[in-house]
Order: sequence, then C-alpha cells, then structure tokens
Amino acid sequence: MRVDLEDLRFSRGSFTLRGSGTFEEGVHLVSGPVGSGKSTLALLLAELLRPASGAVRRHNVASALLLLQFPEHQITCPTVAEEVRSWGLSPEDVLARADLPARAGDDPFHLSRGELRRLTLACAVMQNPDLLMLDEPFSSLDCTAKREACRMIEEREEGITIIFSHERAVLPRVNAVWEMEDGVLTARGSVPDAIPSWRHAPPYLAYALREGARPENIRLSDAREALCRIRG
Ligand SMILES: Nc1ncnc2c1ncn2[C@@H]1O[C@H](COP(=O)(O)OP(=O)(O)OP(=O)(O)O)[C@@H](O)[C@H]1O
Repeated sequence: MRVDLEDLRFSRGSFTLRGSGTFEEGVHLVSGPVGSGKSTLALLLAELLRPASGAVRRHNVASALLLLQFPEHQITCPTVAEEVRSWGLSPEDVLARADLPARAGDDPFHLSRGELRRLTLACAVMQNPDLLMLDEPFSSLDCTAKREACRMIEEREEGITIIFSHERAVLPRVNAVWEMEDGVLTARGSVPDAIPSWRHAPPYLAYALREGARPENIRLSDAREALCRIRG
C-alpha cells in the first residue's frame, strides 16, 4: 500500500503547490505554517482537487477518507447517534471512544467545536480506512483532548495516516515528517533521522537538538527522554 505524488503541480491565483514523493504505510506528519498549502495538498491527495499537472497515484489502497479541517462541514444527520450510524459505526462504541457518553440524542451542532472534532476523529479512526488523511485534527482541542487524539492516531496499526497540521506542542509518534513551505512540499524522511533536518521543528525538539540530545520521535516526551539520557 502506498501513495505516490508524481511531480504534482496545482495553481490557484498567485498560489502554486508543488510536490513529489511517496507516502508509505505508517503515520506521516505534513507540517507547515498557516497558508502554506497543507489543506490544498490534502484535497489533492483526496482527489477532491485536480492537479494542473503530475498525478496522485494510489497503490493497493482500497478505501480513503479525508477528515476536513472544519468538522461541521462533514456533518449530515440531525442527531449524534444518527451521525455515527451514517459512518457505519455503533454509537455506543464511538461515543465511549470520543468521551461523549450522554450526547447520543443531541443535535451535532449543539456540541462544541472541540467535541465535534473528537466525534469525527473517533468515527474516522474507527472506520479504519486504508488511507486516512486528517486536516488539522488537533485544532479546537485542549491539551488533554489533543493527547487523546494522538493516542487514537497512534493506535492505528495498519494503513497510511497523513496528518496535515501546524500544531507544534502536542504531537503523536510518527514514522515520517514532511514540510510544506510556500506551497513547496519537502520530504524530511523517516523519524528519527528526519528530526535534525526538520526546519520548523517544535521548540522542544530544537532545544533538545541544540543540547546534543537525539530524540527517538517527535513528541515532547521523546525530547524529554533524550535530554534525560545525556544528562544522566
Ligand atoms: N478556495 C480558495 N480560493 C482561493 N484561495 C484559496 C482557497 N483556499 C485556500 N486558498 C489560498 O491558498 C493558499 C494555501 O491555503 P491552504 O488552505 O492550503 O493552507 P494551509 O497550510 O492549509 O493553511 P492553514 O494552516 O491555515 O489550514 C493560501 O494562500 C490560501 O489563502
């Protein structure tokens, strides 16, 4: 299972996106500042936008799902329970996973944006597509909910997961890092080797590297452990 970007090019007004590379099985982080082109790349990978040239080629990918940046854009039913059933899932299981046990009968638009994000993320992860693309899955969440979202993502044992995010504080364990800057996608490679070449790495990773530590992954806990190892 893999997704190839073959000299992908897309233009919209003065904005141009360019990217090449392969997304193998595992968890990928596409990081980059606001407006750099992450959502545009997500839409191209989901085949909801057509490139001007080049191609997105999926190999042995039987199912794909893009969780949109704004969770309310993905809601289609009048109650939370019906919404979950529309994903082909059991409301009981999903609401337990999303920590929303008493909300089955509520209008989804009566959930807070963070609660709605927890709900759609639980649905997406439990539906378990081969290719799961998550556009800013941590926005509107507090630190506890971000950590829970990270756990959900890390529990996905198979398939390709691509996270598009400018999050720089609470991140999950990943297999590869990519960077988007002004519409240009650059593969930084597999973690941990990619970490020193990650230009806009979170401050805690940059600090650990400056101190001579070599974190094994990109979480704050990985930076802490690496610092602990060198300081004894
Ligand atoms: N529908 C649209 N029409 C015109 N320009 C757009 C549209 N959507 C995005 N853009 C522009 O394209 C560029 C890339 O936007 P994109 O949403 O892909 O960035 P992003 O990295 O996902 O940003 P964020 O972190 O804020 O989600 C930006 O300059 C943005 O203003």
